[in-house]
Amino acid sequence: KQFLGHEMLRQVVGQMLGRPACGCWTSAPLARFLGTSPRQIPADANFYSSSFSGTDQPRVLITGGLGQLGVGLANFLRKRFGKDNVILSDIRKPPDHIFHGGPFIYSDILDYKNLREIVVNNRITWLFHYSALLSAIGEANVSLARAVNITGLHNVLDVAAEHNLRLFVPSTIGAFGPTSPRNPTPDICIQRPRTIYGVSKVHAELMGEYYHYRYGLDFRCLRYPGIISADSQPGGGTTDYAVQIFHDAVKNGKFECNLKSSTRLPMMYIDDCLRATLEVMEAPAESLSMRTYNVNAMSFTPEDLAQELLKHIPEFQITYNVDSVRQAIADSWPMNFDDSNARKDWGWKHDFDLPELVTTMLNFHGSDTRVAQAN
Ligand SMILES: NC(=O)c1ccc[n+]([C@@H]2O[C@H](COP(=O)([O-])OP(=O)(O)OC[C@H]3O[C@@H](n4cnc5c(N)ncnc54)[C@H](O)[C@@H]3O)[C@@H](O)[C@H]2O)c1
Ligand SMILES: C[C@@H](O)[C@H](N)C(=O)O
Repeated sequence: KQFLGHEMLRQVVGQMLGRPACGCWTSAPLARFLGTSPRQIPADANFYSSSFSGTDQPRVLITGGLGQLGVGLANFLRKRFGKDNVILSDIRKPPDHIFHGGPFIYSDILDYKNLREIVVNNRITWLFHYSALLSAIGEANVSLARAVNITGLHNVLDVAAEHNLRLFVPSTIGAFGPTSPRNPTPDICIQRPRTIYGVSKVHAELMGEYYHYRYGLDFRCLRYPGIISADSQPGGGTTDYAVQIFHDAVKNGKFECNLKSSTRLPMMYIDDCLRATLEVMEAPAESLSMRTYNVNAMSFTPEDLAQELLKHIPEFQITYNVDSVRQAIADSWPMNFDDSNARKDWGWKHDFDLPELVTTMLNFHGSDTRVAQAN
């Protein structure tokens, strides 16, 4: 309802001022015209305070920040830009340690006005748009995935264009489909994904690039592989098994995998993912020959991962109970990613291959388990 109101307002104002109804405003007068909420500071005050703050640090907002990747990104960026310059947001209630770890704010990306208010009131200059429904959960709830992943993206694009933000939107290996080359998958090739998640990510890539060329939006996008993290849970994706396996291996010495043993997918350790994200955001604009890049690290099957785990946990056992929905998705995705453009343009280089990944994950879970046992 609120979004429809916002849409109508954009169309009316667009007609009044002879601008496109898409809502991609870049002019100060229009921003001022729209900044009528009593809770908003005026656009001019925003201009003065950010221009004369004496600091070049970005002011960062992360949407969907309580998922698998957002808290890690906030911690990473806070080390670089200062705790108070990085605001986490989500529609969920944060646990105590996250709430007290730095600024947190409620933000539903489907509420355009609220999003704009946050950007204006906090003088945001960089936005990392992490809200999404991932591949498997998206198939279970297509209409919500369509709203969050597509309508939400439209709101974020408009706010970013209106307020001249640098915008990062993650895409995924899931933006490719069964007709894409799979081994390896280059940046530019056929993209015909068969999930709502993949379709929404291709849409995000194309809309971001369109806003860049049409309105000058500083849009930057990486296609992440499946991301593996130790201290956060995955949110309903096809690559989730590669996170869960570590928890179960350390806790129970066994794991039931929902993909076939031979399913090869590109994967990346979270530290590499977060570093790639910051590096592409900091890359000089002139070094970017594209606005959407593949980034790669390693590629393995459940069997490869189990073999590596066996080197550390000799009693480890893996069994297979295939989930047909996830398996069909995985079978349509890249097996290997070609990220030569990222390596050439802005110097991307991963640190973690499979052996380092397994050692690092087991070290984390091992110490975690020991702490739990001691308590
Ligand atoms: N984790 C991966 O392996 C991976 C790989 C490729 C790309 N990505 C992308 O990275 C981003 C972050 O991934 P993640 O794994 O942290 O996802 P996640 O599913 O763990 O978290 C997504 C967050 O979005 C929030 N959200 C849902 N609806 C919202 C709304 N209306 N308004 C605001 N927030 C809302 C959820 O509460 C959740 O905390 C996503 O865009 C995802 O597509 C992730
Ligand atoms: C690959 C990625 O986009 C996510 N982990 C998923 O499986 O849906």
